[in-house]
Amino acid sequence: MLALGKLLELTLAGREPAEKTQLTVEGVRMRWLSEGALEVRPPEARDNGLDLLLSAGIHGNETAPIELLDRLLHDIARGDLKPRARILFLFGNPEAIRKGERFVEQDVNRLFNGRHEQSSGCEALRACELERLAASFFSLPDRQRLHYDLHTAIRGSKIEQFALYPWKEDRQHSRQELARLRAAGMEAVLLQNKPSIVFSSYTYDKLGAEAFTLELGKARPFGQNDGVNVSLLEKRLKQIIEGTEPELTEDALDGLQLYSVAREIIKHSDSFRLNLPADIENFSELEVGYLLAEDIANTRWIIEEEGARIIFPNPRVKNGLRAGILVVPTTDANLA
Ligand SMILES: O=C(O)CCC(=O)N[C@@H](CCC(=O)O)C(=O)O
Ligand SMILES: [Zn+2]
Repeated sequence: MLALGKLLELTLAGREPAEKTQLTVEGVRMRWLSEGALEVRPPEARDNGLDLLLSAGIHGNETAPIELLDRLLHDIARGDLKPRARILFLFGNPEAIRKGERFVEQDVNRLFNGRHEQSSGCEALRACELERLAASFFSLPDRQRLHYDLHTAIRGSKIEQFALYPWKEDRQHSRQELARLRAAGMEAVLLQNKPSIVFSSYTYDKLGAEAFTLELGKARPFGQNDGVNVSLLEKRLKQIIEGTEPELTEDALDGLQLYSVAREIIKHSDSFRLNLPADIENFSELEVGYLLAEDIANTRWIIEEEGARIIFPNPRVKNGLRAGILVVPTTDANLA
């Protein structure tokens, strides 16, 4: 296997490769760009016009997606997977991956869309670099742009695998992309309804990519991911990479649950209290009238929405950040 196929090993060791560019026997060019960043380019005659950004390890302890990208890269470097798409592989937060922690100083996934400019430290620098790498990758005209930012969650979930679909004014969510997600094993999609500061929102909003955060199960250390079943996603990604995706049929959206955001719970102060059991699962339903959270100045978050469910509850986030999302099922999504 070509040495550049071992991007994860290089990243874990904090090493630069001796050779920055390598060619597989099929003429696929692999180019190391920076720590945890590798571009794969098919021979021109085989290029099908898709630019695919695959990122994982934006949170350093979310290892199942990192292992998935590592397998895809090995297959490409061995010549077992023959790309027709141009691909950018990114391991988001190398320092946090080495430490096995969600982040070192601050959550890198709260520093996009310019937020890093108001901050400092290793994660702010990395968010800036990730924006630059993504912008440069998606700078070629007349190509399809697709970004999957792969994650696992802190807690278990009543819906194991789901996607978050960013929002931009006057841009409709794509039925075709939802069908693709369904085929990749996603059981639900949360349609966002306002701008955000996460990586997929940046590539969706600023770079015109179809972009998603994918949640694939519960976060565990390297080598302990048997409980995270990514087989459908892995199969689909291989088809996307090789340009062999089967046509999506009329019923392709059947069974996909759509949710919209009712409210984001923002932690304003150290007095913030979240009234949920520590082991509550994502997508747990909350009854109307339930006192979900309290904060300074008698702020009270009381459930008003029928069928509301909570995802990503986390009272330990920094003040000013999202401490959970209240979502509701939706049937009237405006899809293109
Ligand atoms: O389990 C949790 O609480 C967080 C899991 C996670 O890292 N989710 C992403 C979602 C990004 C998005 O909103 O698209 C995150 O919180 O950064
Ligand atoms: Zn994550």
